[in-house]
Amino acid sequence: MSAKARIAVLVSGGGTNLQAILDASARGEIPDGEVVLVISDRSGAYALERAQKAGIPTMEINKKACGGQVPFEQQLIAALTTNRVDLIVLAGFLSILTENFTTLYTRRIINVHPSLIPSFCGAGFYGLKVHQAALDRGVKVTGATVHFVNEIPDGGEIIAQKAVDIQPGDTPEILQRRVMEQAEWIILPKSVEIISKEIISTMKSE
Ligand SMILES: Nc1nc2c(c(=O)[nH]1)N[C@@H](CN(C=O)c1ccc(C(=O)N[C@@H](CCC(=O)O)C(=O)O)cc1)CN2
Ligand SMILES: NCC(=O)N[C@@H]1O[C@H](COP(=O)([O-])[O-])[C@@H](O)[C@H]1O
Repeated sequence: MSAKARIAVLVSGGGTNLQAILDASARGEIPDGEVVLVISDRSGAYALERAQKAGIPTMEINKKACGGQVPFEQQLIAALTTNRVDLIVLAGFLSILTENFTTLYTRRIINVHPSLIPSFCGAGFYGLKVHQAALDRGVKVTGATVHFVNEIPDGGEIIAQKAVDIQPGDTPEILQRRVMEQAEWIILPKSVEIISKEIISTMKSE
């Protein structure tokens, strides 16, 4: 059986992006990667239920309860190390990771953002806020971006993007759904497979 990249998915909310990864994997579209752990930074994340239904181990590392971002990351690193994780995927994950953490995993963390970076991104731009900003600016096209994660929120090297038309009468909720269905859920699984394959290739050459 060929080696696979061991993937941990970090979540905060409903897990629609996680579900897109799990569904793609079930269709055989991520042959070089395997989700081995799903971790939430807060309580009540339905994403963990999605993972449990798929038989994937989960952890809640409650950032507030454990004392903030630094102790959260200390526990996160321990879990990632214990589980021999090769690739970290941020999927609706809403905590900004520190430079101390991101430099431990250079080119080993990817994120999906619901806009065409560099538009409508960075601190304060998440969830419906992103789509509200696009509508407020009056842009005619938006979309989604998958990028490597560094210390700058949404500042890492871009891996993939996919554009989506904004239509008259769009609300943030309508636009969010279209961006998820027509962009995020397409480029995220593909990017997970591409980076997983790169990691496996690198491991074989070492
Ligand atoms: N170091 C990095 N950390 C994170 C990145 C990144 O690129 N570098 N991506 C984000 C995901 N994200 C957009 O794609 C994003 C998430 C959250 C925020 C934000 O402003 N968060 C609020 C807190 C919200 C909450 O905890 O409920 C904040 O920090 O004030 C911006 C962008 C994940 N981490
Ligand atoms: N900056 C990151 C960000 O805004 N992510 C966004 O959070 C929503 C819920 O994700 P989920 O259903 O996967 O939890 C999704 O629309 C995703 O694009």
